[in-house]
Amino acid sequence: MGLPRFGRPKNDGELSSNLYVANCGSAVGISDDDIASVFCKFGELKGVYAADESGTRVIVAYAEEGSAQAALKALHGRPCPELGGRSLHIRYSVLQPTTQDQASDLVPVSITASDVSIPGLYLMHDFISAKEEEELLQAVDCRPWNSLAKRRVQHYGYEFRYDIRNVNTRHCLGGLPSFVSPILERISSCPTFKNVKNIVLDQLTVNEYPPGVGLSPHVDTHSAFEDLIFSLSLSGPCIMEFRRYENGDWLPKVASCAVAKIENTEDQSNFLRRAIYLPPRSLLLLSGEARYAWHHYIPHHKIDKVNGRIIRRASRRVSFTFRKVRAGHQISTTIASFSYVHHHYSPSLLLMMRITFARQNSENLGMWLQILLSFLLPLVSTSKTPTFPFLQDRHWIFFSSNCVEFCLKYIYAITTNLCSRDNVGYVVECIGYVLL
Ligand SMILES: O=C(O)CCC(=O)C(=O)O
Ligand SMILES: [Fe+2]
Repeated sequence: MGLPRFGRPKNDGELSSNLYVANCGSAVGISDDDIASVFCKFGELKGVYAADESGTRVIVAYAEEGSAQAALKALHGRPCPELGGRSLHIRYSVLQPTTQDQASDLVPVSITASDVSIPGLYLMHDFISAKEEEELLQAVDCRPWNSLAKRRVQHYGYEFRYDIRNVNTRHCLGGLPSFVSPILERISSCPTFKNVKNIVLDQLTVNEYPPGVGLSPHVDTHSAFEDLIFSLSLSGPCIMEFRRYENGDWLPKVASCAVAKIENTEDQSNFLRRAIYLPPRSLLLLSGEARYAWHHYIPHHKIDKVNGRIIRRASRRVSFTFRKVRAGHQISTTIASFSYVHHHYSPSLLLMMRITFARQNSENLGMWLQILLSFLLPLVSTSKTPTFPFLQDRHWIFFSSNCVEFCLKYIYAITTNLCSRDNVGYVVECIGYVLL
């Protein structure tokens, strides 16, 4: 792909006409043109380039050093309203001689799951017929879509909230629609997928991607959904890429891999990278390591290269992602010792929690209060038995597990923000589960 190679200046204080700008780019829905329109205010631009394959870091090249200096002074470390309020991290960058192996920019695109070789990843081609595909598309097209910045979505079962990357388990939208029943039955009787027999998938997100639109790197929230995540591709093809960061190795080390190990020229972070081609009517399953330890994303490309063949994303792609929501009482089974502590709550304080819980506009405040209470209450409470007659044991477990859930969500959010790395947040969240 021949990206220009940039690196840190050798000497501290060395100026340059090029800036390395982190926290914006195509993977987060910000185009090079959007970035250019912000940076061109400081002087003549030579170009905006991807700094690496992350899609979240760019090089902004100016004709003059003075322009780069002015832009760095004005924009570094501040939220940029024209770029979705994202805080930009900027420093000088210099062009490196292109002696490195350019092939390391390329990741081979696998056609089959066995080629991609990520434990827990499965792909079934032609999982549905063309007729079924047409019927599913018709069914969603006559239902209302919610528009996000670049794509449209529909949620069934439980709404997925993108702001907290979670579902509200207290707000069930109803069962999954009958038009997906044949798909669910086929999934549960498919011999390729292990452990599917007893699983009742209860959350469906339908994504509609216009041609060229992708999805940013993410791991589906561990605490929100159970192990198995199915994604059915309809209408158009795409490439899904996967990354596993070396510092996210709380799971066993990945088996041998014939994959590109990207060494980012800018921050020297290492990650494994793979890609798989998802044709229409195929069903992808992410489970185990593929679901928990690898980030998945869809690059924002209009054209993909698969085994030397050019594949145009000419039509929209619609995906049906089926998941099983991890309910409060189920979480409590893994954190039984913690819920035991919460049986010490006095009812009046529990009521306070419930009130703050219900106040939608100050949900943050409510969550913080719950976290605080979950640590303080066992220390001050004298009563071991809940005295509200209408509260059964299972309610207590439900509430207590929600406290843990929110507590961990905040630990996750804080560490993610502090370290500006998603996977650090996930690791801390998971350590939390294990310890509790
Ligand atoms: O569109 C897809 O196939 C994947 C969607 C996805 O990863 C998600 O909704 O979390
Ligand atoms: Fe996902």
